[in-house]
Amino acid sequence: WTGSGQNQTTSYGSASSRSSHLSVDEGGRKSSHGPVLPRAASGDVRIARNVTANTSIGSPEGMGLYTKRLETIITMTFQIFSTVSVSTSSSSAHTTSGASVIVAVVEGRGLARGEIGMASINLKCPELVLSQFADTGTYAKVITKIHILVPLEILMPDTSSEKGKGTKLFNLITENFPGVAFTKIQRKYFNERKGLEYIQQLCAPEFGTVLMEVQAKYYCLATAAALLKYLEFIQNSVYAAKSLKVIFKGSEQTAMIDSASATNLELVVNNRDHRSEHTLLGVLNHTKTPGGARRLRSNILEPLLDVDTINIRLDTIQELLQDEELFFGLKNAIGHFLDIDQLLSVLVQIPKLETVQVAEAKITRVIQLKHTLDLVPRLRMVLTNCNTALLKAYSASLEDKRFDMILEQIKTVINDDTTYLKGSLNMRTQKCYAVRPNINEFLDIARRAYTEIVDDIAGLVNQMGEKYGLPMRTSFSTARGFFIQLKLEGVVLPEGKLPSEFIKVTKYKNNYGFTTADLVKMNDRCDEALREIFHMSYVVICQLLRTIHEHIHCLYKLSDAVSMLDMLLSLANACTISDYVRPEFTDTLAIKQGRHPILERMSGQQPISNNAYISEGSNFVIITGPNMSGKSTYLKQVAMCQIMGQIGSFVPAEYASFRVADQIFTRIGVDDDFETNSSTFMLEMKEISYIIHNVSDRSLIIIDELGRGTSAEEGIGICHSVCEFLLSLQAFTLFATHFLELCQLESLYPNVENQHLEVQHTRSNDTGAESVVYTYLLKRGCSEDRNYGLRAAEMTSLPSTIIQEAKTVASKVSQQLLAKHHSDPENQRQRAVYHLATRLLQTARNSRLDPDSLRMYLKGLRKQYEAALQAIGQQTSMDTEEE
Ligand SMILES: Nc1ncnc2c1ncn2[C@@H]1O[C@H](COP(=O)(O)OP(=O)(O)OP(=O)(O)O)[C@@H](O)[C@H]1O
Repeated sequence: WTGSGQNQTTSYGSASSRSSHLSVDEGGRKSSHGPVLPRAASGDVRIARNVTANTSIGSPEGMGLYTKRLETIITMTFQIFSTVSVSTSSSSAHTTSGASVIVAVVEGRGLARGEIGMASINLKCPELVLSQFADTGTYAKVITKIHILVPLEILMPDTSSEKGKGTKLFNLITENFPGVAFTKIQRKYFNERKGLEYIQQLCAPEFGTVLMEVQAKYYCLATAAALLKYLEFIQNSVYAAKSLKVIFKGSEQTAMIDSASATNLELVVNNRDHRSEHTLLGVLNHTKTPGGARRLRSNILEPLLDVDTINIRLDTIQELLQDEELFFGLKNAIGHFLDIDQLLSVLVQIPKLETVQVAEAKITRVIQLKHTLDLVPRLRMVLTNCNTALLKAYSASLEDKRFDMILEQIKTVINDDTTYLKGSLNMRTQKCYAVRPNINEFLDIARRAYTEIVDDIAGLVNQMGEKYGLPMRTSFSTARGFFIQLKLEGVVLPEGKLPSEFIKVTKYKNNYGFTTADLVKMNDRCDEALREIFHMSYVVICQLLRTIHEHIHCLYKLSDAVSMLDMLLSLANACTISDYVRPEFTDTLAIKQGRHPILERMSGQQPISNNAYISEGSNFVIITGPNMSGKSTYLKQVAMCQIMGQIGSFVPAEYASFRVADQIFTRIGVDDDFETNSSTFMLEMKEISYIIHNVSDRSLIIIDELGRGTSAEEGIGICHSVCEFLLSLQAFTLFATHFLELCQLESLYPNVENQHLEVQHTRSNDTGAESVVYTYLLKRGCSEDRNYGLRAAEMTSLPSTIIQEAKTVASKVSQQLLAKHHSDPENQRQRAVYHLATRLLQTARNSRLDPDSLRMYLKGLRKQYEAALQAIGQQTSMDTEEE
């Protein structure tokens, strides 16, 4: 990107004639002139109508004259459409994927390395999101944030990769987002001073406080400058002054869930089938508006940290569940709203290029704006008697006088009965008759012309039907315009085929679609008349927008209210489908009879429920159990319940209490694959090292089957050392493993607890064959089912001699391993010291003992410690009671 704007193309003739042709500057920044409709254009319409009225359609003279008069306009229109296709082609590849966010990233240099600035904007929502934060060497935060945004394009300064050598951040981003367009922009555009100027100029007054937050945050300002400049270039439009919502999002307000964890937990995408709704989002999503769905998705990926905000949401859901009238009233009111963000996005943009498409889109947006504002009184009424804080706040925000004021102004220009409708023909008609009559005399004439052409088309089709004795209908599609439809049922075609004057024939099931040369010409006239109508309506609408522009920012409030209410209704809806409970927030994770939310929805029947308990004193739970006993399901269930709780949702349990987690990490084993075993192992190691580098004392960690990608000996070793590291933290950890040796940790560390998923073995009286019953019940202690891999093998057709031999070898290896580990004096000494240290720490933290009891307790500890050291022949150094 050079920034020179060389790809920009002109339409409506020369660039100099453009400004007088259609004036679109609602913000009034460039032009103060009112829009002037060129005389020639309006004259054309009148002549065209005269020609049509006096000349039979299809007659060579009539069409010749008509075509001549319109030739110039048609050529111009063709130019317009080809221009549009050129200017949008660069983004067409992406629009199919649904992504619409462009994000700019920059990293500080020198001493400021690791300081990240980010700015992003959704092309469908006029919200500029800025952030600046210090990241770790793994760049976990920036990668996670970009993942959540699902960007269409990433912008970075050209200095992040020079002479083929990229910075670490550059390489990580390009590796992590291989399918995303990546654009390098000259460093000079990352200019913090320009960024601040842009924000001062574009930020809507309602969000002005953001300036105080960001004015000393140079990196996010720099990215804002580059991003906005780039947008101007690719969109060929600028944002109107004081029109953008600008927010600053630090990384402190939300919990971090890295992208691998979000994938493992199937939060928003199902790993096996990307279209499947078997995800947490699928379970909770009953939203009615695109904004509500977006909000739910982003909340699931970034749950809240602030307990007060979570509780305010929970209060709202509770009220919705208790007040049926409110619940259904709101649901009905919300369901009619369109995508307000997208609506705003078009309203606040000033196109640099004025095309028929731009004109048509603006008319549609004004109709949508009217439709949206028409819905406000109903929403207001539903919220009148609500009781909880959030609903009251939204109710108050809807009292904003600007909603009624804008609607009144719109109604002076737009017909009362103009409304947003589904279907292209319906909308075409709405747009055509949107502007009230008697506002522009030429517009009224053009509309009469349009109506007559449409009537003529209907007459032509009738004539055709009578001529051939066939039941023909007039149909319409955006691609074909008006065409003829013929249902074949019970119809006998003359000579067994369609008459030759019918052209462009398509056949779908029992229906023929076709047109005729005359109809094609009439369609062209129809389109031409419409273009004139849109053109003139656009001029009127631009004038209207200029008068209401400064007030439309109340729509940001409305968008916020509608999307949040939609999300909360959706969460309340989920509670009506299944039995969910309101969670509490304490220092303990305690779930009574919790269920896996997706499993519950998938199976249609209640899965087996289980408890979970993790507290400061017992913050490391080891879970064992045979294959298929439900370990992974249980781990994911706990993590999902935690996430649900932190977005302010009720959870699938009888009781639930959570400690707010600032980060949620998962390492969940992939299925064994011998071909990729080495890479599986590397992936495991990468994931675990990521956790170790980023974990904090308030994290929730879920680890499933670590060390599977290597030999048992190495696997146990790795698990042991990882456990010992995590045990030194106060993070809550659930660790599922096949290595029963790890259960020994419970006797060494006071904060470890063993749990297992129970299975029952039954032997058939007839055949003597053993079968396993999975109860999916979580029980205290370590699994007694040793060698369950071998048990599983037993159920296959492997010869019994091989199984027997395998059992003998496995038991010897396991004994040797344990003996080796436990007989190592250094290991033993470390464990004794660690045991003492953790007990002391715990006592210091939790103790409410009186001094005498405390003294007794500490003496007991000292004795245990001395005994442990003596057992391995080490000298004790604790000689006096004081020590
Ligand atoms: N609580 C439950 N209630 C009902 N069905 C369950 C429950 N937990 C698990 N299941 C069923 O058992 C299957 C196996 O569960 P899961 O994959 O969690 O076992 P696992 O112990 O992790 O197995 P492996 O060790 O082989 O990975 C799941 O697909 C699910 O259908």
